[in-house]
Amino acid sequence: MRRVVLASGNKGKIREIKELLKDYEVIPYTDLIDKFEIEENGNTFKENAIIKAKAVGERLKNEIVLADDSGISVPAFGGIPGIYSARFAGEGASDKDNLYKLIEELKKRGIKKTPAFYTAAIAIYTPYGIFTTHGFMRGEVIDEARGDKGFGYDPMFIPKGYDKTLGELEEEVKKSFSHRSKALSLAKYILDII
Ligand SMILES: O=c1[nH]c(=O)c2ncn([C@@H]3O[C@H](COP(=O)(O)OP(=O)(O)OP(=O)(O)O)[C@@H](O)[C@H]3O)c2[nH]1
Ligand SMILES: [Mg+2]
Repeated sequence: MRRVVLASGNKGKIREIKELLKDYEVIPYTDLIDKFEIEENGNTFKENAIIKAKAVGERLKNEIVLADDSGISVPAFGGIPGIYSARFAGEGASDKDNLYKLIEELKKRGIKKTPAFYTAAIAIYTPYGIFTTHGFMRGEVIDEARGDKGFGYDPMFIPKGYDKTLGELEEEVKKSFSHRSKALSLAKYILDII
C-alpha cells in the first residue's frame, strides 16, 4: 500500500485524513522525524499548505507528503479568522481558546447566528512538483458551543441543511461533505497517478 506522510501536528486533522484516505498508508511526519516549527507566513490557505508540504518533503527522502491548511471564515466580520484560525486567540492558543474567542465576537455584536464557511487547501509534495486542491463547506456559526464531536470550531458550526452543530452530528455526517473531504477527494486523483 502506498504511503502518504502528513505534514501536520493537528490530531483532529490527522484522524480525519486517515479516515478519508483509506486506500493509503497515512502516517504523520512525526513518526519519521522530530517535530519542528514551520512558519506559516503565506497570505492564503494555498500558500500555507505549500509551505508545510515543502518543509516536510525536503527533510525526507522519496516520500509523498500531504499538508492541509484550513480555517473558518465569517463574511459578516470581514472573513475573520480565515487563515488565522489556528492563532485567532493568540500565538499558541488552544482549540477551545479560539472557539470561545469567535463566540465572543458574535456575542459582543449581539448576533445569535451568521453565515460562515470552512476552507481546506491541500498541498501534495511529489517527485513531479507540488499540486494543490481546495474544498469548502457552507453553514452558520452560532453564539454558543454545542456537542463535543469534531474539533476546533465544530461545536459552533451548523452545516447548511442541518439544525445541529458538527459537535452534535455523527462524524459520518461531517465526513460526507466537509471542506476536507472535498479537497481530499480531488487530491486522490493526484495521488492515484503518482
Ligand atoms: O472545527 C474545525 N473543524 C474543521 O474541520 C477544521 N479545519 C480547520 N479548522 C481550524 O482551522 C485552523 C487550522 O489551522 P492550520 O491549518 O494551520 O492547522 P494547525 O496549525 O492546527 O495544524 P497543522 O496542520 O498546521 O500542523 C485550526 O484552528 C482548526 O481548528 C477546523 N476547525
Ligand atoms: Mg498550522
